[in-house]
Amino acid sequence: MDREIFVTIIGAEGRMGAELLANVSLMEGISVTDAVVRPGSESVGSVIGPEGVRVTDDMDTAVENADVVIDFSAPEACLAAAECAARFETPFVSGTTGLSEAQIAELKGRSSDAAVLWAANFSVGVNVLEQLVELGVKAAGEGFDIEICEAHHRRKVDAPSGTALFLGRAAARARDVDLDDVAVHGREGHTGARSDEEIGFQVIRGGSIVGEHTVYLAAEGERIELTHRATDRGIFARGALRAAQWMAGRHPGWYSMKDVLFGDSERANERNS
Ligand SMILES: NC(=O)C1=CN([C@@H]2O[C@H](COP(=O)(O)OP(=O)(O)OC[C@H]3O[C@@H](n4cnc5c(N)ncnc54)[C@H](OP(=O)(O)O)[C@@H]3O)[C@@H](O)[C@H]2O)C=CC1
Ligand SMILES: O=C(O)C1=N[C@H](C(=O)O)C[C@H](O)C1
Repeated sequence: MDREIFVTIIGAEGRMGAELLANVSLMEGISVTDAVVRPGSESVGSVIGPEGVRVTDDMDTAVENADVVIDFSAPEACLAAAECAARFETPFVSGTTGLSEAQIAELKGRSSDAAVLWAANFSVGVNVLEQLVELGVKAAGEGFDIEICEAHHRRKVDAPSGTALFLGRAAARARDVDLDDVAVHGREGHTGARSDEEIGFQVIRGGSIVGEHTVYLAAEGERIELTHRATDRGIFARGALRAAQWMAGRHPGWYSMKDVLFGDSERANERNS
């Protein structure tokens, strides 16, 4: 889409909301129309961000005003916004993590009425890392144990991170197994030796860590560590804004950040037409 597009932000007063508002003001061809906050919030009626965007809790009007909705909030708010986007047939981009399998299924269901793109991580680096993990696990073959370690700031509410699960699914896919059948979350006490099949997840929370993920492929006498370190939350915001530009005017369907970064728009459209 060549004309200027307007996005509505859900979760506008959060950490990612602030990053989106700061980054959008540096980009051309994209502006924020409405900033949606929790119903009844004291800030309704005020303006926020460098461009002075209207703060509202009127989700319907905010979605109706937008070419694309961007959501970084919480699972229930994400699903409420997706329902609204589907009703208005407005493309929906979400980075909210911590959704259960049933909630992901509900979100996918909305993609029959609107274009929906959900990504656990909008950075270029993590989406490259995910491909390296799949490649690495396949290439290493038997004899390498897979462990995933992630670290985030002290205010993060879900664990393991959506990104750790995204990387875990890539590793499981490379072994042709279902992650749910092999995931082991944390270890304590007399656990016994690890099995060959398991994919372990370890979680650190502290301070202001933006987001770090390491996938260990550990064998007898050697190990590979595949690491991504985010040092600036702006990478997620810029990725989401890029995704929103790609999603404007898109057919209903389920899209991923891979479609935006590495895909072919026509193929993604055909898959969903
Ligand atoms: N995919 C990616 O690349 C990334 C994903 N994330 C994910 O994005 C989400 C948000 O992260 P972050 O910004 O750090 O979290 P914050 O807690 O800082 O922000 C979330 C915001 O959503 C608001 N919110 C909650 N419920 C509603 C509602 N019903 N309607 C409107 N707004 C609501 C919260 O308001 P209140 O304070 O009133 O509860 C808060 O302002 C998390 O799930 C996180 O894991 C984060 C970074 C990158
Ligand atoms: O909550 C965060 O901060 C982040 N959440 C995402 C996740 O759960 O993977 C992405 C990023 O790591 C930051």
